Amino acid sequence: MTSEAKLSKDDITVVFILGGPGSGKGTQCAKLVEDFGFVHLSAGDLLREEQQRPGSEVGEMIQNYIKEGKIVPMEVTIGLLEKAMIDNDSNRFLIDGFPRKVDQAMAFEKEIVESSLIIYLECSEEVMQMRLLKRGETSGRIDDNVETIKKRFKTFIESSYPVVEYFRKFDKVHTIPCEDSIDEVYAKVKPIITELFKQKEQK
Ligand SMILES: Nc1ncnc2c1ncn2[C@@H]1O[C@H](COP(=O)(O)OP(=O)(O)O)[C@@H](O)[C@H]1O
Ligand SMILES: O=c1ccn([C@@H]2O[C@H](COP(=O)(O)OP(=O)(O)O)[C@@H](O)[C@H]2O)c(=O)[nH]1
Ligand SMILES: [Mg+2]
Repeated sequence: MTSEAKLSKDDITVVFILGGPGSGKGTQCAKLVEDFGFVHLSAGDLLREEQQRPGSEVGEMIQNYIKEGKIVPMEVTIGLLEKAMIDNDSNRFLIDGFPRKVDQAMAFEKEIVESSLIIYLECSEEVMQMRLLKRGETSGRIDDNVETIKKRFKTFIESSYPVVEYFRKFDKVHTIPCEDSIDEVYAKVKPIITELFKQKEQK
């Protein structure tokens, strides 16, 4: 027997935006926020905020995981996401860069709410690396360097891409090639979300 998720996906729309590091998740989310009024929760941003919060008991641990391109234990990330969802009091959430492992996907959907769909931004490592190194010139991020980028790619292939395959079984994944310009990519992303809300309105 499976226990029910706490919230219903009829009441709360959660869209997961997945893709390798540098595929453009944050960039596409910013555009979706403008058009659809989502609250955008980047798991990476939430972890970086927690890492910098004075007095955080997990700050140093988060920093070590990020520097090594490894996945922070899910209790921490799910806790931060859940708090952000409660604090923001919306019924539309874009969750960017999470889940990063299949067990995280299962835990989130069981404990919080089932996702409505997944957008997977598909990108070659070559393009992602180029974007990340460029971003690294100004981001100040401890993980936008060649050495950590290699580790992030490995983690993505071994642990995070299987999340996309997991959701494919439920027919929930929309795969979008994302090597074109930001606007060209968005022209493919936007209709998917328009259709999602159209279907929800008809319910
Ligand atoms: N379609 C695109 N074409 C060129 N550059 C892009 C595109 N999408 C994003 N970028 C740039 O690539 C970098 C990584 O994008 P970002 O949205 O931060 O990716 P992610 O959140 O997946 O790591 C940023 O500097 C961003 O401005
Ligand atoms: O659910 C998450 C999201 C991020 N991270 C960590 O935070 C880093 C940066 O994630 P972010 O999504 O910000 O990077 P991006 O994919 O956008 O480059 C990752 O490499 C992981 O170390 C994590 O452990 N769990
Ligand atoms: Mg990002």
